Amino acid sequence: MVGIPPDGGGSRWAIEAHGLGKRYRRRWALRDCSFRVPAGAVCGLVGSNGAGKSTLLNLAARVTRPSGGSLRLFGTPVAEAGVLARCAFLAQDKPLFPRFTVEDHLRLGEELNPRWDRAVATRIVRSGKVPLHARTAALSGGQRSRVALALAFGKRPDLLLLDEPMAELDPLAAHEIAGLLMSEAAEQGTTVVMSSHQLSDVSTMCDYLLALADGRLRLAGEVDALLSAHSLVTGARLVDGVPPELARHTVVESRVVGRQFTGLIRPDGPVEGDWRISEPTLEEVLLGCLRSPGAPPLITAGARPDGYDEHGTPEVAA
Ligand SMILES: Nc1ncnc2c1ncn2[C@@H]1O[C@H](COP(=O)(O)OP(=O)(O)OP(=O)(O)O)[C@@H](O)[C@H]1O
Repeated sequence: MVGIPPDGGGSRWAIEAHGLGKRYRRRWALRDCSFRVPAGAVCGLVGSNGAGKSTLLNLAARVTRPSGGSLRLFGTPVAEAGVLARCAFLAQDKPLFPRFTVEDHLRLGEELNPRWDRAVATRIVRSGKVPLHARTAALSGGQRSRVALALAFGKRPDLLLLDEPMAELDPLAAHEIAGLLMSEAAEQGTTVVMSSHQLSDVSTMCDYLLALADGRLRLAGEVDALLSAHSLVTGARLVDGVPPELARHTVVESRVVGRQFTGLIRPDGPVEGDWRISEPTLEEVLLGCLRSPGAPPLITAGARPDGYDEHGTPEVAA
């Protein structure tokens, strides 16, 4: 459940971005992103290759600086000293020292982090039966991920930023690491932002979502609110195109196969006509929205910063 961590966190919002952007030379990797993520959320970050997911995580972890807009973590600008002590970042390549043993890594974690929790880190390593005296170069991919996660959780971060933590893991290890991640995050009240290409992982683990396409935010908000904002509409239709009775709603995506019309819509009031209406799965919403660059973005009421509308655009004062 989305909530506030035990220490109050200084702000309800673990992350708040206003018009955030990052440009590499002439190309925007991330552009005009305005959203917030509540403290305590487990947030999935999705989008196709090159959509800007790592860029967003790198900005939050201060690996790189924004070219525009602002970013606050727990109410404090990300550029301010001290804010990073509350975050742990696990980059895609899960950097570990190959010649160091697991024990060496745990000792290093202890020496470098004033809030180090040896019990948590050791528990995570031991529960995977990872040998403490093994060099990390000799570990399997799943074991290395576990050690990297142990180091991240041992920091006792309020915000854990994970770039594809489950990539390269076999299904069994991925399932195990997912369970570990969720139980540790729930126990410690950690806010997690996790990029992933596995929509099924995101559906089972996350209660909050950010979806990017081409550096733009397409969806942001609580999974429940995003699901209930969409409907799947199916019914008989002989000609192509959107039926006139659906035109008053936002049609995200539609297709006609044979005589069957299927549309993913954001209803604006009751849907008229002889249609079967059902709630889509999260995968259907994500795929529909990411496949349809022409459909407007949706930032739920809970995810939009004050002064922004449902499309993430600044509201113009009347
Ligand atoms: N250091 C960099 N210099 C120049 N361009 C970069 C740099 N880092 C990222 N980019 C570009 O920014 C865009 C977004 O990249 P990013 O790595 O954030 O995407 P991503 O969603 O994480 O992709 P993937 O799923 O493939 O990891 C891409 O077009 C990428 O080529």
